[in-house]
Amino acid sequence: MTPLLDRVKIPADLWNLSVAQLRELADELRAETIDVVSQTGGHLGSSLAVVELTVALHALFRTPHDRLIWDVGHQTYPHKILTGRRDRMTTIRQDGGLAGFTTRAESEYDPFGAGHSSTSISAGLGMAVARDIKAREGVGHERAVVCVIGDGAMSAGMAYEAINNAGALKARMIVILNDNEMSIAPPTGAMSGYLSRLISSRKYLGLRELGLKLATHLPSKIERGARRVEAVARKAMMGTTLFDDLGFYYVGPIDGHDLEQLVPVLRNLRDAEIDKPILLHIVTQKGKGFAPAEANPEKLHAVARFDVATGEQEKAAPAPPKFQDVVSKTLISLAEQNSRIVAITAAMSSGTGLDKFAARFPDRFFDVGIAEQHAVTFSAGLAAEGMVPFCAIYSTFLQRAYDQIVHDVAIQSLPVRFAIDRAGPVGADGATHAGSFDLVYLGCLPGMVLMAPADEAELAHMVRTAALIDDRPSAFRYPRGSGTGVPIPENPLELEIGRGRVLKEGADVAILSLGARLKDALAAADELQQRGISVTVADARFAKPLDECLIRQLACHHRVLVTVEEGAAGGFGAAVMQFLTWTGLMDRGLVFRAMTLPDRFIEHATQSAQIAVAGLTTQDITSTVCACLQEQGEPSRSKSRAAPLRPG
Ligand SMILES: Cc1ncc(C[n+]2csc(CCOP(=O)(O)OP(=O)(O)O)c2C)c(N)n1
Ligand SMILES: CC(=O)[C@@H](O)[C@H](O)COP(=O)(O)O
Ligand SMILES: [Mg+2]
Repeated sequence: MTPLLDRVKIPADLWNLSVAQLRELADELRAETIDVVSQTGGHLGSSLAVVELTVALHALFRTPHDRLIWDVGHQTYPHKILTGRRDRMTTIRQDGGLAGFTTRAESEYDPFGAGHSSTSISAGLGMAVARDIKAREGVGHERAVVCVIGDGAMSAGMAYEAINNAGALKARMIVILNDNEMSIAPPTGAMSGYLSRLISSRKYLGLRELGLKLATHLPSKIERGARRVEAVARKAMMGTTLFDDLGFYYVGPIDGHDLEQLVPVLRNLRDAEIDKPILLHIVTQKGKGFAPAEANPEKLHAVARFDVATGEQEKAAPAPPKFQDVVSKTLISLAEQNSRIVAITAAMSSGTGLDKFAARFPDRFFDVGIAEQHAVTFSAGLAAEGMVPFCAIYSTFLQRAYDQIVHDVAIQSLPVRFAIDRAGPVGADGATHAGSFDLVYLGCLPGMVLMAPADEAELAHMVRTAALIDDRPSAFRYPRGSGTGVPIPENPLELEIGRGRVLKEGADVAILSLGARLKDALAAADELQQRGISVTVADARFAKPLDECLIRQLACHHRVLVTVEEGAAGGFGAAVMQFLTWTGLMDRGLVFRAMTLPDRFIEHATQSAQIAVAGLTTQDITSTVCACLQEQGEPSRSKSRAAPLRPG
């Protein structure tokens, strides 16, 4: 039963509710959130932590006129329910449904899209400054800007760059630090320790204390001198905080689940004429109100569908090991033999499988927090001193560290090994999390060794190969999910750098695959064979350096050459084309096609649906080949007898 929630169609329906009614509404909203996520899966724990905050913010601020910016956006299920999207919540993260994060295209109540962390304060500051510029010009509207950022997201440099700027600009904005003392995993780092000490060293402020403190900032009620007295008294009583020192007005910590506190405090902050940015520190609990999520916040950060009564998540069908687990297993076994091997993650220890490495080698594992830029340069420093760093970062998050890869790693030719997880489409997390660009942004870097395994056995070989590359940077990129079920070698091979392999020989057409689409290339070859078309299938293994010898043979002995990769245009296929054009191989009647991700962002859906949207299925490869042959004339006639190709 959700009698109050049923009356809320838009946030304005909350404006006249009493605190007691808001309390009831929060209870209904929490139950609804649990119910929805039990049917859809998704980011549960973070959403449950902000139920009361969401209610309070929508009760007090005039969204969408006032700007409410959620960091990451993974905690916005309650926000979506209150902002006109309740009836579509069961479509969340599915094909054609609501997104799992905030997106501008989805709702005017999402003024800034997210997915990656620690952007909210910068975006909010931009909006606050835009407001003020327009006001000086006599256009635009007075509006509040409120950013909600988690304690995990506060480990990223970008948050401090924004605080640095906002403090100096004395921007009028409210930053709410939603501190649930959890990132996905327990947070790491000195800043996290600082926030914990801030909470434990200051008892929660009582209402009266808060009221007094805030009242001093309402100019109609106080005198300048009194303000100064308050500031001095506050410092003497509580000590100043880092945020105060950086030009913010710090308030807190307060209990973020207590609407009796949240509502008056937020009202005061909304109305106070404080000539500097405000930081409200609230303490919440990840998974609040759902016992299994409270008990295991890491496991229930993001969930599959689950049973509301028990919290038991839907079991995935039995499947081969996940790619990330192959990486960690191989790395552990290599690290047993090489004490220089160390592993680095940026807040994704379980996602990258490195939690297992951490359990085995706690002193050789570093979770640096959400700090991808630092993770890369930290790895570079380790490499400079002869360590063997494996820096495991999702493809999409590594984008943030591009200059560090170029300037700190590649130019110095330092042997950092990048384990690039979640390469290619990732499914429900959608466009913000797709690993689309790494082949492009790494493939253009001089000296880089760039590998992509076709399956989990190949991945194991590549982990070992990377460990042995000690004179330059290397990377291997692998998809989200399970392998193909091939046996994983106990003793992985050292691959010859820049050498591909041929899996099937034919005479008419060559398909050169990079990465996990190899199985589709082989299936397409079978289909084409049945139509009388003879197909060679090769696995490039390396996007850089290219196997020029293999490409030359494929080009010389086939009428059509098609490359396939799960990456944006400009990556592997483009490098092959560059080689073909500069060597003149393209001028001899060869028909060449590079099959890549399309030039558009692919929305959330299942991974296989995204591959279909991208046009990278078996069927797509088959029809691309047929279209190429058609262009050449009679499909079944061979250009020449195939010369034997180099064996794999
Ligand atoms: C740049 C970047 N790195 C990593 C992630 C993965 N990630 C998503 S949520 C999250 C934890 C965020 O913790 P916090 O900000 O405290 O939010 P909470 O989940 O506790 O609400 C991480 C590491 C990300 N979204 N963006
Ligand atoms: C919000 C966020 O960025 C992460 O929680 C992400 O959803 C994790 O993705 P994986 O499930 O692929 O680890
Ligand atoms: Mg947190």
